[in-house]
Amino acid sequence: MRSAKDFFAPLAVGAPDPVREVPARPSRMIHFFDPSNPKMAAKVPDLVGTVDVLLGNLEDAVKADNKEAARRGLVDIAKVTDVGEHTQLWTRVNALDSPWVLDDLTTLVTEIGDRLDVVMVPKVQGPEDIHYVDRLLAQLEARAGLRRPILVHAILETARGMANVEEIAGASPRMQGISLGPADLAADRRMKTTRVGGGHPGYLVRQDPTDGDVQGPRATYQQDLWHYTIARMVDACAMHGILPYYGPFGDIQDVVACEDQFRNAFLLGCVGTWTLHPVQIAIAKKVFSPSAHDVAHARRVKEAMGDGTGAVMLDGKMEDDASLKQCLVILELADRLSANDPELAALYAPAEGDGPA
Ligand SMILES: CC(=O)SCCNC(=O)CCNC(=O)[C@H](O)C(C)(C)COP(=O)(O)OP(=O)(O)OC[C@H]1O[C@@H](n2cnc3c(N)ncnc32)[C@H](O)[C@@H]1OP(=O)(O)O
Ligand SMILES: CC(=O)C(=O)O
Ligand SMILES: [Mg+2]
Repeated sequence: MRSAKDFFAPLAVGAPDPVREVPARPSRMIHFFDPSNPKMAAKVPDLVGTVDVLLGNLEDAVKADNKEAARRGLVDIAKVTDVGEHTQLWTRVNALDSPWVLDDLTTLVTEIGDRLDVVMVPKVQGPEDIHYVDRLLAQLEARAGLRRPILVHAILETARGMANVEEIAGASPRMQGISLGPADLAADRRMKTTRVGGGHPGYLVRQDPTDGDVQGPRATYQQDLWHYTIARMVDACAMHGILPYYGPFGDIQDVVACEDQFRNAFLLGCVGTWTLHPVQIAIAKKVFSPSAHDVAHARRVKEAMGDGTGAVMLDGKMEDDASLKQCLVILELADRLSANDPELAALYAPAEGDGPA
């Protein structure tokens, strides 16, 4: 572990200073595209401004024969596309043990490093993986003359990564966030699922029998396969001041279950999710933007709490310092989203007769 005194020192001569805080930019949807797929690549200009993050994916879901085309395609897209102020450009590079990752990082940082906000690293096993990427990025940033550090995002998709999640989250000031990788994680854990994220009808609890009648009808309740993993990831991220995300939901047609999965993650503390198909973008936007009702309620609690201490009754419920803090989380998010989005600003605007914001 580096000394606390050295933690914010650049890891290569000439590399930019590390950031002290993750930039507060919306990242409700990290929209994946394959830069080697001409149809998807052609849609990138239209996606600018409609998604918070555009991610050029180089890893899984890109055919082995297309790895170099994807890397080159991303360089070309980044050079000609103005992503504007409200959309970030990220990439997911290949795994650290793959034959492609060294060229991915070298090419992307030296050719388009000034346009890349975040590098997502798959299959992170422990802090040593982040340390490796951290130093390499610093060397490449120095070579490219970059003035702003590229941040790092880890995917939690191995049992060892899961066991080390707190150390991964705190491994470098470059750490921007962590996403759940439910498909690889399920395989690595030897779970008996065959899906990309979401629940499973077999993972359930059953109502007790009535009068000992084990053959009689009994209700079943499907349980959330990902609760422990997401909750632990959220705690690790909150502890280190970085951002947690749900990952992919592979059943593109099941927009209802997709929305449920996204909302579970939002309620547990995630700030965003991946979108794999255009149909998932609006779902992510809806779920990861607080509702007008919650914003209005949060504002009423803030108003009722005055100086923020003590306890008050509002609509028959006790509110105090701790419920106020939750409301402030909602209001801060609403403010940040409103700054970029006039529609949300109008939705969240206090109604006539409401107290001050
Ligand atoms: C476990 C993991 O690692 S998850 C992360 C890796 N996986 C990915 O990144 C997957 C990204 N998404 C995809 O590859 C595709 O969306 C698929 C394969 C799931 C579905 O693709 P398709 O069968 O082409 O879907 P569909 O026919 O509904 O697409 C409609 C249009 O949207 C386009 N489109 C589909 N996905 C995307 C996308 N992610 N971004 C932009 N455009 C897209 C299609 O090219 C198609 O364009 P067209 O109208 O010009 O023909
Ligand atoms: C997100 C991802 O890569 C996975 O689920 O495996
Ligand atoms: Mg994976």
